[in-house]
Amino acid sequence: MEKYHLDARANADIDELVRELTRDLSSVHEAAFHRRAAVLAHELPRELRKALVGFRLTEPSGGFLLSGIRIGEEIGPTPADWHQPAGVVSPALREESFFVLCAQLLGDPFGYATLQNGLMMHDIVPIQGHEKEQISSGSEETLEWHTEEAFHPHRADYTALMCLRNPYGAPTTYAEISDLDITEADRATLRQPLFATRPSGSHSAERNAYTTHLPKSRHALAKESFDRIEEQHRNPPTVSVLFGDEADPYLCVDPDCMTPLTEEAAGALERLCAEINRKLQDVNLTPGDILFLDNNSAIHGRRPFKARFDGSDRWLKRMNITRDLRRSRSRRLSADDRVVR
Ligand SMILES: NC(=[NH2+])NCCC[C@H](N)C(=O)O
Ligand SMILES: O=C(O)CCC(=O)C(=O)O
Ligand SMILES: [Fe+2]
Repeated sequence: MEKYHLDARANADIDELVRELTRDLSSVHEAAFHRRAAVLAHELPRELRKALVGFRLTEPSGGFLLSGIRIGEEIGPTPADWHQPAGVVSPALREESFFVLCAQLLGDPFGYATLQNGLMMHDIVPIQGHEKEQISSGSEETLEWHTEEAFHPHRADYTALMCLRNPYGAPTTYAEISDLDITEADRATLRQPLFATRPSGSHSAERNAYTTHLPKSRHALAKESFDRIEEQHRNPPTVSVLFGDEADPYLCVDPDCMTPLTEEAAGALERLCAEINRKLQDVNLTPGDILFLDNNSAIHGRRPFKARFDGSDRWLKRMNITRDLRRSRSRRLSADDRVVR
């Protein structure tokens, strides 16, 4: 994993860009915010640009850990859920802006209509009642490792996690394809589209019952998107676990949501899972860290923890980033729209 630490000088320089970005824009869920961020990102400190552009273009590993971002007091208590009331400026707008600027060096952030209500900036917080669930808001169970949205044809190139708070040090888990020993025979099997892959439980209508941020015109669209998710549960898309270069392949795997279609495929997936479990590392995110995960070469999950539900809990922000927004144009309302249906 690549590592880069931001010193006080870099923090001050980026803060200046954040002030410019947020002068008259106050929501990271607006397309205009991201258009301006795309312009300002060219003015980020050159060493940081070099490091992130190098990560994007040379693909040295599956993760890039950026540390040292100053987290302000004004972020307030950890929210009880991810629902962000409309018209209220996020108390973490400064940190979110920092995050958006850095993310821009890898690609364009986007949201899914069926996940956290189409928001582009997700809150990952433990939610009371979800303790045992296999979704970002769970806590007491291990969140099994996965490729982010493995079922989705427009899944992210990068999933990024920014840590605002992690008081009991609940680690994110991580492994990358280049560390895995896989036999030739299994490689060949894993390259075939033999893995039926369902949407994860987070893409459900009941998990997205808030509509605050959705304009009226979106409500019907949301229905259409949830119908598609239902259809994908009945008829899951088949994916290949390995793809791309033969010798240096990419990886897409989510055993929790995958059903192998043949016995051979089941065996290969089982051995791959055992190998990932052997190589699984803990990454203990601390406040001011951003972990950029290459969603084509690394998998991630989370260890269990005991949530307190008193405003002091673990709190991450998450963004999905694509290197090519145009690929999903048929499933977005306009060229400038960032919500994939
Ligand atoms: N095995 C899984 N894919 N679990 C679900 C992963 C979490 C999901 N991305 C969420 O936001 O809640
Ligand atoms: O909480 C974490 O560290 C990772 C969460 C995650 O992987 C997810 O919500 O998809
Ligand atoms: Fe995830």
